[in-house]
Amino acid sequence: MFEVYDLTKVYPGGQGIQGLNLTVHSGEVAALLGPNGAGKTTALQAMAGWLTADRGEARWNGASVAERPDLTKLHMGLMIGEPAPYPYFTGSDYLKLYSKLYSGIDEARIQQTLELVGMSGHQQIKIKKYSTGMKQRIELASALLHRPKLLMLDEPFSGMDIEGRREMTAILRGLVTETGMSVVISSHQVYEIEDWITHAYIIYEGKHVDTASVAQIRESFASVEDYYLNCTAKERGGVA
Ligand SMILES: Nc1ncnc2c1ncn2[C@@H]1O[C@H](COP(=O)(O)OP(=O)(O)OP(=O)(O)O)[C@@H](O)[C@H]1O
Repeated sequence: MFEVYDLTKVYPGGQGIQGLNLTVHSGEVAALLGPNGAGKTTALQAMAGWLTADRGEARWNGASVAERPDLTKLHMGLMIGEPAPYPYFTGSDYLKLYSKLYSGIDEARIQQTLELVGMSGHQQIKIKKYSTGMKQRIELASALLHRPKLLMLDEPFSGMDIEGRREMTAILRGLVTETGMSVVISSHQVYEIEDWITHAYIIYEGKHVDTASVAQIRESFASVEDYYLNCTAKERGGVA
């Protein structure tokens, strides 16, 4: 189980994330939803231990992620930041480089993972020739290489076409169902992910302002997007 208590990281300019509380059990998909600049990436970076929190903490099965960076490496797959940042590597080289971080990742695992994300046929091409969507696929492969128990994804579909997004969503949904992997995903395009998330966390102007399970949301709203718009309208002080 992954738990986050009162996680707060405020940059010198005053922006960042404050008071994030989140719990993800095996097989759950938590979405951080918020407008541009709301603090979603900061929240993910702080959850993964990349940023030192000012207050609060993230815990993996009760152990502090800040105190135990090995927990992030062993149990989490991260897709945060620029995908596949080595232009002169081939996709295959990139995954081989990643595999060195772990013991027991062999060529068969690399090939399985390339197959999973639909990149087998492109693995010998240099990353500089990849489209944005292809870079995202290879980055997803690197995050999945060690078969993490928790996947953290920051806007993973932003450069993908509709077909690619559907395909990736189906792959991730399959992994969640078959392996019990949990996911924390950020997006400002709610409709892209609303059919496979289990919980929504609304982030607005650097604050965690609301949380609901999708089951709860469906009792009162036609869609997660409607729930999201209701929350953000309230924050703006408008009529929801
Ligand atoms: N290193 C930094 N130093 C100072 N301010 C920062 C830093 N990184 C981000 N910010 C600011 O913090 C706020 C939150 O940024 P963040 O990237 O976390 O938001 P986001 O919700 O992920 O946005 P987007 O949807 O556009 O990716 C923004 O106003 C951003 O300009």
